[in-house]
Amino acid sequence: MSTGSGGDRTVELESSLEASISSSCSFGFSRARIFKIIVIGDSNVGKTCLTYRFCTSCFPERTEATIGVDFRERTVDIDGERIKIQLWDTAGQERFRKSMVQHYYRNVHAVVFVYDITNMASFQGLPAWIEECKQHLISNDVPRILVGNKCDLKDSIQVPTDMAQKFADSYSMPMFETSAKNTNDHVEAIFMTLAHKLKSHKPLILSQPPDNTIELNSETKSTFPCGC
Ligand SMILES: Nc1nc2c(ncn2[C@@H]2O[C@H](COP(=O)(O)OP(=O)(O)OP(=O)(O)O)[C@@H](O)[C@H]2O)c(=O)[nH]1
Ligand SMILES: [Mg+2]
Repeated sequence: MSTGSGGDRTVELESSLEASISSSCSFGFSRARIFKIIVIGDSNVGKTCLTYRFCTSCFPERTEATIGVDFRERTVDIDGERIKIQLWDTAGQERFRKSMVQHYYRNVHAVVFVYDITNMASFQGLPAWIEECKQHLISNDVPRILVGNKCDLKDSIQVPTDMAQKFADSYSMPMFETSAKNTNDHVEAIFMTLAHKLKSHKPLILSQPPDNTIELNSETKSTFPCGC
């Protein structure tokens, strides 16, 4: 679901989600915790592919630059509890971020900063993304992780692991290198680790009945043919 020109649609969707949540609470449906995780970084680093990989287990054959914010979600079971992981895949290109409003940064539970290990500029751009989060008043308590993507391109590495690790340490963030393209590069484990961390730290924030899911994944699937 691209929300550049259709930014209002996300606002509407989120409002209707919140409305359905509050009405469902009063009818006593069972609840699922929702974790909103925002994914940020330069254009072309693979934010869309990473979120797509986690939510569909596939690598998209082709992607287009994200406009505004795309939204994907997956429900997982952690220690017997249903947890809905919402990934907010943001545009890296400045001209496509104009439609991103303060609203997108509301109630963020975690931030994933992504760079491309084959592109030094995307690594050097990270402080600006960290600063942007600060400007949108994302609290320092919100867990953050650093993800270096495109590990499969071993011959083109520009960002050494120890350099990235030092940077992550200086911001007290865990750092992972991975590949959205390779099935065995632990994309799943990265997001699940974050979800486990959130589950053990966050109180119940949002809830909705099990059969009241807004199925955006199916829309995502039709947008990008799966390369698996
Ligand atoms: N080799 C390789 N290519 C990747 C990987 N992840 C993404 N790509 C490619 O990198 C390009 C950009 O991927 P996207 O996921 O669209 O990048 P993005 O960060 O969402 O870009 P914006 O939406 O413009 O911010 C595409 O051609 C992908 O196929 C990866 O892990 N390995
Ligand atoms: Mg994208």
